[in-house]
Amino acid sequence: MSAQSANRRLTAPDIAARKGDAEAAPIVALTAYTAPMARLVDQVADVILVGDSLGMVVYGYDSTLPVTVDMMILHAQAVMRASTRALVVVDLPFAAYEAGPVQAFEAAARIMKETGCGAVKLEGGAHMAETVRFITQRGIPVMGHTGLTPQAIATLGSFRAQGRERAQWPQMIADAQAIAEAGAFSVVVEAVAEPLAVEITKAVHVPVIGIGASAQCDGQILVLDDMLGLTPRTPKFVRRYAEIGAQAERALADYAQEVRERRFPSPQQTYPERKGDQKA
Ligand SMILES: Nc1nc(=O)c2c([nH]1)NC[C@@H]1CN(c3ccc(C(=O)N[C@@H](CCC(=O)O)C(=O)O)cc3)CN21
Ligand SMILES: CC(C)C(=O)C(=O)O
Ligand SMILES: [Mg+2]
Repeated sequence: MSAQSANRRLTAPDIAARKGDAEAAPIVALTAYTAPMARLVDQVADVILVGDSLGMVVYGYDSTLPVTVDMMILHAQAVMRASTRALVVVDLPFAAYEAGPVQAFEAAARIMKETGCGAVKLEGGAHMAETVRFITQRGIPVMGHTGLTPQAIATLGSFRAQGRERAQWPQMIADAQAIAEAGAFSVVVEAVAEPLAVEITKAVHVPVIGIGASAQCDGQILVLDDMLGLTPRTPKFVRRYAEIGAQAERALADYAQEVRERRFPSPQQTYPERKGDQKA
């Protein structure tokens, strides 16, 4: 069992307390966007992230930029209805918070009030520290996200690993530290050189959750659809724990063939006529 008391959902402070506890196992985090997936993830994870990656994974956009607060709220409501144990964290989508602390508070507060989620996540380093401080001081737990920040795709040019050169490390360590010192209860570090991830994990006083980072981080997160083998192409850092997409393909081919050969439905899947003088 995890360090979770009966009948209580994990909270942001519960997750923060996992830093520096040598006994504590690494934090298990996964994304979920829908009720059926949240029901599954809630049985194993400490943290469920309703990630803005849903724009790419569920809606087929080629970046996360078109995702709106309204979309995040609908998916977060479904995830909250289908989970009872894990802390649910909801991504603030692109352009919902970058204009300043007040804009960020308004978006984050609306998400918390309309979904009941336990925290929000936002992307960015030192330049977002003031925003993190403003909204945490007003009662909204914030998870940071540094390293590769997909909402910066238009300025980055492509999704690729960050901090492969040691000269970049001091700034990247300072970015994660600034977010933690501003009050974030945890920081996601995405797609960075492994030894940099180790340095960030040592330097930051709250749990560092890695994705394409290091096994030495305080926890790991993956996009659920990637690790289940539901997405056609996955980043280098994904381990596919199942090939559900391939299984679904076989099931669909079987169904199509059986329909065409009139082998589906069979008597088990049809209603016989009621015989005799039974009441209707
Ligand atoms: N399904 C899914 N899974 C994710 O993990 C994910 C998303 N979508 N959407 C938003 C971002 C994009 N992500 C990515 C995508 C690719 C790499 C990657 O490994 N890129 C290659 C090089 C690619 C290039 O140079 O064009 C690399 O070696 O870094 C990393 C993170 C992670 N995030
Ligand atoms: C991959 C995780 C960290 C994320 O931000 C997302 O799914 O949107
Ligand atoms: Mg995201």
